[in-house]
Amino acid sequence: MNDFNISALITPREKPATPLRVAVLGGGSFGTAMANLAARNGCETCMWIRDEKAAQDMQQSKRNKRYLPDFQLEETLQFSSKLEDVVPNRDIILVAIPSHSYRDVLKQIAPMISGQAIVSLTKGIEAETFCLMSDIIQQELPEVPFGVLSGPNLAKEIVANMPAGTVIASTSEALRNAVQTALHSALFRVFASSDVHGVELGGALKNIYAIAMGMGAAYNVGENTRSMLLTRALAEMSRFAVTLGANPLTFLGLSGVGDLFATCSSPLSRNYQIGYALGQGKNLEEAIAALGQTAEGINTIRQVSAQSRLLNVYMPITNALYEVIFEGKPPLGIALSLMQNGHRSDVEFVLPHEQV
Ligand SMILES: NC(=O)C1=CN([C@@H]2O[C@H](COP(=O)(O)OP(=O)(O)OC[C@H]3O[C@@H](n4cnc5c(N)ncnc54)[C@H](O)[C@@H]3O)[C@@H](O)[C@H]2O)C=CC1
Ligand SMILES: O=C(CO)COP(=O)(O)O
Repeated sequence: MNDFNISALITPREKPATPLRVAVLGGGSFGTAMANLAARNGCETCMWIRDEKAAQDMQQSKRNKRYLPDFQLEETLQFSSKLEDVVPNRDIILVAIPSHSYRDVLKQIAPMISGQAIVSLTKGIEAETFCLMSDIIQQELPEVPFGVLSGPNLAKEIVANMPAGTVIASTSEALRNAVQTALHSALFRVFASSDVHGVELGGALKNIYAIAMGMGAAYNVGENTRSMLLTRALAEMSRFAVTLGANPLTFLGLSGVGDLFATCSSPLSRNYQIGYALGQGKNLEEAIAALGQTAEGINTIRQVSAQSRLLNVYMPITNALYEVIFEGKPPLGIALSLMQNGHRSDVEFVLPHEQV
């Protein structure tokens, strides 16, 4: 079978006369994937990696040997372990730090911020505060233009030049345009939205259901079951997000159903891998240790389960997962009780539950 290799047909872009200056904070797989795209588009791009040895090695080899060992990165991409070399005098700062350390890193860069725009790449929720990354940006860096980037963007597929699309969400048109200029190409289409929380919640919440789908794969569930789970997941996540002020239509886009589908279908997803390991009988600690990378969904299940009870939002799948993972309830018994739930509306924005 032929590979779908359209990258071979693309002529490299000319370097723009006044290239955008882009910083990427975080040396994991997604930060690297986005930094590589920006560098390829002619942006002056530098990544911040906190570990000095790793930064030096990446600067010399132009490879991320820990997270993306099979891929040669752009020759022009720069690396540094010093925030003061990376953050000042930039147009855009892309932040790809896991949610548990996000606020800490923003506090470190706050004294270096003048006119830079901040864009979150992180798909998580802060433990204890229930802040999304855009909330943390506004709290730690008030007055700074900000946005979030989210979509079906498995990092390994992007660095392998497989076509993908994403969404930049911001209320600032100038910021949306700048991010499109930095990242958009024939291999990576960057669509726009103004629903920041909706786009961000799509990216964070789908990790919950990727864990459920990974477990389902370990149990060999059928396609009908997978489709039902995926669609009810979409109903549940949009219900929750709308309660927090998001537009339900956002969930029809790439950052909603698009990312849900990609992450719930792909063994490349770390959250799916965690679910698969749990379904095979590993405990949570073993599953996390075997992964060795960020899987935001575990913390997200905890946060969203608690928040759904506080806000009285019906989240049966999330709460079922919480019971299986954190309370040791039997997965099959919990799945049966989910199936025994009463009659509900298919799309509650069309037919409200009260009328069923
Ligand atoms: N990998 C993917 O396919 C995608 C990931 N994301 C999101 O991007 C975010 C980052 O994920 P990845 O890059 O995949 O993670 P990763 O697990 O590949 O790497 C995390 C990186 O963050 C660094 N880090 C952790 N704590 C830090 C701290 N306190 N200070 C400085 N650096 C720190 C680690 O050293 C590592 O380089 C996550 O929220 C994830 O949901 C979003 C889209 C796709
Ligand atoms: O968000 C992702 C793809 O869009 C990556 O998902 P994981 O964090 O589960 O790998």
